[in-house]
Amino acid sequence: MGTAEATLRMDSMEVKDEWQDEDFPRPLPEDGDIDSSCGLTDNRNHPPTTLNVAESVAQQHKRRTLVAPDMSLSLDQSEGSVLSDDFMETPDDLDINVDDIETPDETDSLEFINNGNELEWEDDPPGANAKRLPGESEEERDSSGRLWRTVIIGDQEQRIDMQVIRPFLRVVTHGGYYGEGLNAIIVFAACYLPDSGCDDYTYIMENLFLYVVSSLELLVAEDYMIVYLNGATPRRKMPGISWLKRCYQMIDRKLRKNLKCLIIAHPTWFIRTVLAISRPFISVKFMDKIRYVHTLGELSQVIPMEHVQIPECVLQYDDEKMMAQKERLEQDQQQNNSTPPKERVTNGGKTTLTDRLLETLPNCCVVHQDDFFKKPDQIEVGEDGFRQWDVITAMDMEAMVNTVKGWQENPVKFARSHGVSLSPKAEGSDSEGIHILIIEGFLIYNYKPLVDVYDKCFYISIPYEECKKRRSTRTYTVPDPPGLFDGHVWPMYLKHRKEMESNCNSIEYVDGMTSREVIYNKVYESVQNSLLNKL
Ligand SMILES: Nc1ncnc2c1ncn2[C@@H]1O[C@H](COP(=O)(O)OP(=O)(O)OP(=O)(O)O)[C@@H](O)[C@H]1O
Ligand SMILES: NC(=O)c1ccc[n+]([C@@H]2O[C@H](CO)[C@@H](O)[C@H]2O)c1
Repeated sequence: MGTAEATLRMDSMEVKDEWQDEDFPRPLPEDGDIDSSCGLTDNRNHPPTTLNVAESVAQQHKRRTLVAPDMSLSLDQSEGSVLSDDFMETPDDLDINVDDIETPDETDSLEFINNGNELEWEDDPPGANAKRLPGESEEERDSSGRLWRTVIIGDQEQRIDMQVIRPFLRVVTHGGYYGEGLNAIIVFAACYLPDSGCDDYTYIMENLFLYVVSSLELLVAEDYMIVYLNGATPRRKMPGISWLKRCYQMIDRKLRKNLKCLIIAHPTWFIRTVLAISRPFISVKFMDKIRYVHTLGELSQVIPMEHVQIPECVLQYDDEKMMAQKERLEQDQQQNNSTPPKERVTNGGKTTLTDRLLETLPNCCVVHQDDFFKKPDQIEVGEDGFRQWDVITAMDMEAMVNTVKGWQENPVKFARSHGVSLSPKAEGSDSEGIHILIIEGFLIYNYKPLVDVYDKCFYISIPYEECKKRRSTRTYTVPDPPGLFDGHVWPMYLKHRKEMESNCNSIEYVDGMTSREVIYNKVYESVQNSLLNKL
């Protein structure tokens, strides 16, 4: 499988181990009197659902004060709704100009130069008239009755227009704790964000931005994770990438270090693509913290869900997703049971997998090795009396390589001439966008000029019995003469497999006996992993 431009990684690593490696968390002092809807209590039994920073300030006993360097808070006008593809079939609408994205700086790499931001300890007793801590706040009404919250972020005082962001406060909630200490789970529900078409969008986002950053400072005592709920969020509500980036940059260094994991629930192709493209300005360390979970069920295997408030629309989205998956599985099973024998094919399911990937991967073309079989009269007859179909010389491999080269030289042209519809981005320019070529065949790892082309190799295998069974129901353009399978096909398979193993060292083996769904998920995720890694 070749990729002209890269993307997407999805780590399926077990994250628990990583958390457990961290320093043992210390308990945070109890908070007192807190508004029932408050987001700041540290009461583990009743984690808050929304945030009210004003009343908890005096209750803090001993807290770390983290002084971050000065930072500019202005948000540019370029906020857009770029991260969701809920309304797209593929990430066709990807319209991020990588050239516009800033290159890494020291803040991106998580390493502030020693800028006075050392760790300090606040030893004041409760209620002491201490200066406000980062993120802590005061609220007041101005003469027109408008409610303002003043927070300190880094060492800058910021005012948040609470009135304007009131409807969106559920964007950030406290989702309880994981592990054994006060490792907070911060839930970011994108579905609660304002619609980018609304009046004052930039102003709202600017204030929301301050609110999110200050909330984080208050909610987090030790290590923490962010669960980003992406499901059920229309694209127009998604925050611009620069907004997210600024949020991340604004939180101080220690907080960024303490972020152990960013779980993105219900990620879409688009969101992964955006992350991939953002890679140049996102540190490797940060990328390593990202985990994707596709369902709430998966999420519940990673974190305790007891106090995680999932918005109704996200629950519904998850239900629908599960239903759709179930239907697909059932359809798959039905097909398996009812496909007339003549439609059945021999091998491990390459075509089945390829067809599915073609539907879901963006700007994806395919080259089938079988299309390069020579005419029957050009196929040599072996000493065994069989036409030697299962050898590399049975195909015009030069023509196949040229076809692949054609794609490499101009994937857009190739796609057009093969009737593949491209994303607008890919259409607009010959060099932009992601292009993927799937090369599918039974001897694609036995021809050196092709082997050099691949970025990613998969090998689906099934055992002899199953292969023979499937093959017996298959009718090729030239039907198998009796005995061909045992006399030629299988021995050649064994020979080529050995050869292939010494040719390629990075093949991912896929068990063709597992369900289509499992095979597809495995390959799809692996492709995304690699694409992300490449950026
Ligand atoms: N995971 C699977 N489990 C069971 N049956 C499968 C699976 N994947 C595919 N099949 C079935 O096996 C048969 C062969 O699948 P497919 O055509 O995808 O194989 P192939 O590798 O492309 O074969 P060939 O190389 O001979 O063209 C089909 O009937 C398909 O429905
Ligand atoms: N596609 C063809 O023309 C053809 C003809 C005869 C045999 N085959 C078989 O296809 C398999 C690969 O898909 C090989 O095992 C060939 O034997 C294909």
